[in-house]
Amino acid sequence: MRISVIGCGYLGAVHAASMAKLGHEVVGVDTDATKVEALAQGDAPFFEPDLPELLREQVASGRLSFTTDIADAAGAMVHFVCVGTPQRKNSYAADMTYVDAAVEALVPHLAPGSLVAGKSTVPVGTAHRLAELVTEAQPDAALAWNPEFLREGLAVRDTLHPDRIVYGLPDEGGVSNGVGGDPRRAEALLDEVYATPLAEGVTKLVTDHATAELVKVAANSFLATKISFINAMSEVCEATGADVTALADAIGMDVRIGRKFLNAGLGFGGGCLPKDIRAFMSRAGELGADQALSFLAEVDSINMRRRVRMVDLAREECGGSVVGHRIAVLGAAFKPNSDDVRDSPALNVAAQLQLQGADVVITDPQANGNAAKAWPTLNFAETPEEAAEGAELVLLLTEWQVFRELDPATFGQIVKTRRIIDGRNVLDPVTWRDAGWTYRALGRP
Ligand SMILES: NC(=O)c1ccc[n+]([C@@H]2O[C@H](COP(=O)([O-])OP(=O)(O)OC[C@H]3O[C@@H](n4cnc5c(N)ncnc54)[C@H](O)[C@@H]3O)[C@@H](O)[C@H]2O)c1
Ligand SMILES: O=c1ccn([C@@H]2O[C@H](COP(=O)(O)OP(=O)(O)O[C@H]3O[C@H](CO)[C@@H](O)[C@H](O)[C@H]3O)[C@@H](O)[C@H]2O)c(=O)[nH]1
Repeated sequence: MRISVIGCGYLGAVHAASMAKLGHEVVGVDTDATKVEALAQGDAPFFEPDLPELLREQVASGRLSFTTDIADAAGAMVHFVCVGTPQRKNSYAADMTYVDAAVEALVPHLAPGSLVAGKSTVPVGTAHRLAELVTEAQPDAALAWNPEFLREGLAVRDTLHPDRIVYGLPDEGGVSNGVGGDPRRAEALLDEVYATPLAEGVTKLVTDHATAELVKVAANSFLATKISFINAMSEVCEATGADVTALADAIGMDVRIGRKFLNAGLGFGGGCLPKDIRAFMSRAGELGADQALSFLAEVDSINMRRRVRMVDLAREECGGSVVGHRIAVLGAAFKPNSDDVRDSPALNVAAQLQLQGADVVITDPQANGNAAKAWPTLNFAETPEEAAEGAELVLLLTEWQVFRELDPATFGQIVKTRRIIDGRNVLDPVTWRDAGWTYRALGRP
């Protein structure tokens, strides 16, 4: 099937390459000419494991191409909308200008019988609104919402082997008076797109537009809540001398709770969880249901407090002030196996310490470039050893494997003072203390 993918960032580039892998003929459309140029040559414009190989393979196969011209999407039967929905400036709400612009640019090119399938994370009600635009321009086209659940760092695997596929279809007979198109045709087109994962046994959940939009933000809200729950426990552990990692292991053994997403530490960041819970609160407010989500404000505050706590701990370890102290920061990306620094807790802490007068050197295996663009005045090093040279304090803020594997004895010879704060609770305190380090962590004695 001919498919278009509009917006080729962290989500869209992976989706386009994966759809080509499934055998479809895919054109990726993006307004960023530099990104399109790289993608068209089979080069990934950002770091994502397995993406470079997949891109090269699919571009070479001739099934995958990229363009800045939306008119090139005209021949496609399914158009996936994957543009950004960042937090608006001065507001919690999602900035919908990219989605609106993409759909407005697309609708004049819609073929009869084609489908617009939204994948971006949007405020509930967006699909209904966009369906009107689609039906007005092409009465025989349809619009569905098909939210995406991939994780950065595992994006290719998650796209080809998802936990579930959700279809948000127009109401039978259209949302109202035929708006939104024929749900049976929309479902048949999506079934054709996802024939391979469906045949492999991936569960398909068919629902309406609004439920599909809500499934996405509800899932992210739940994940954010789970992380903030364990970080709240971490605060209590710090007040009592208890160990939050042992607590997480113990409660996680209850299958009703589960151990996943109970890693206490510096909290969540990235281009999704923080802005999605805020946009959800904002939308609920518009709908008069703000009270229902008031707990998400607490989830957000607990999360942001972790960053403050890390800065406070660093100051404490430096004797009350960080002014002039050499601090090595390990990690800039919001999570390992990604170069994404959007709302990165690690970068945020590094920047705060620098603003307070510390001499910060930060290092990340993949995110130094993006971090330097976001925070140009920070000093960057290529390796942890280089960052740690002469350091009086080391902060481990993103749990890359290369940092987890540091040998405390050898690493200890580089620093000025053997003092480390483990912001992700991934190091073995005994091994590090045995090697002469002062080891501290969030939520551990
Ligand atoms: N990143 C993830 O892991 C992930 C996972 C699931 C869902 N999502 C959601 O997917 C959406 C995209 O997220 P992302 O992380 O890929 O963002 P991103 O910023 O990496 O990518 C967005 C892309 O859209 C392009 N774009 C903007 N306006 C355009 C237009 N009018 N026409 C064509 N291209 C346009 C931009 O140039 C950019 O390349 C968001 O709604 C996000 O919440 C992201
Ligand atoms: O136990 C945990 C798990 C995660 N995190 C942090 O939470 C953030 C988000 O992690 P993760 O969810 O793995 O990364 P994302 O790639 O942002 O993926 C989330 O956001 C995507 C975009 O909406 C969704 O598609 C995914 O399902 C959802 O997991 C990162 O800063 C992690 O360090 C923790 O602090 N503790």
